Amino acid sequence: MIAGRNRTDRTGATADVPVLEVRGLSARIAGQQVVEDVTFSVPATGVTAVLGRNGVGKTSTLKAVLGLIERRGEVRLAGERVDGERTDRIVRRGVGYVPEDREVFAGLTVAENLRLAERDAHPRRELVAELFPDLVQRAAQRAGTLSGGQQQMVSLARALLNTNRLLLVDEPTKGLAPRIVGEVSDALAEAARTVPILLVEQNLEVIERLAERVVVIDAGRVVHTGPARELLDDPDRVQQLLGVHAEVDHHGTEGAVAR
Ligand SMILES: Nc1ncnc2c1ncn2[C@@H]1O[C@H](COP(=O)(O)OP(=O)(O)OP(=O)(O)O)[C@@H](O)[C@H]1O
Repeated sequence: MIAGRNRTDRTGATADVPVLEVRGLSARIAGQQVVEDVTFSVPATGVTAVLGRNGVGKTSTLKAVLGLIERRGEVRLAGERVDGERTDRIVRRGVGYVPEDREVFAGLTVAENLRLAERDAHPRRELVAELFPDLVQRAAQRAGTLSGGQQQMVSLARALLNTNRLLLVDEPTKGLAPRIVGEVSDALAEAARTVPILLVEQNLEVIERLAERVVVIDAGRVVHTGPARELLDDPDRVQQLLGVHAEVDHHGTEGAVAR
């Protein structure tokens, strides 16, 4: 189960099976339809971004894929149906999840947080140490005393310790200072070289840097899918779909955050 096994190139389409296929996915929370007939697929390489205004159902879509909320519809992982399976089983099939609220164990040290996340017989400690040298320095520090950015690194590191087929990463840069957004983006860019990522993100500068493809959600439904470049190059479409006026330049020096 090697991630990116059927990779062709970093940018390009591959004729191989998508790592994730979602078809007609619907989910309700507290009687409210939060995901409605959602269909999209995630290729076996690179970053696919899920975009949309606040509260449109992006997080719920990830949770429905993982079976964390009750759902209907088809979910295929590397071609195999998993929608009938429980979350723990889906995770063991190789789906890493980095939730929006980071969920580190505040009372445990960084090292203990990482150790608890190890699922594989041979966890990728060297990769994690290479990607997050700051965490090595802070191994003995309690995770609850870390900054938001450092906690995000712990959360990402926990997912990267295991060899996954796919990572689901939910708003990793939310609430972080611009410099830290850059560091988290760097880590994600490195991670994406080893595993395909489905990334919920509101910061268009981060999308510009990381994502090859986008899936835009509005009111629980998919309203647009396509290459990230194509959308970002069309400010009117960005305004229409995301409600922001975005001029993301090609050097990534400007950005806009969908709200
Ligand atoms: N636990 C819950 N109880 C009730 N309603 C919920 C719950 N979680 C989400 N919702 C509702 O479901 C809808 C979709 O929420 P979701 O978090 O999936 O959206 P989102 O696009 O990820 O938003 P955000 O960008 O704010 O994180 C919203 O209307 C939200 O209020």
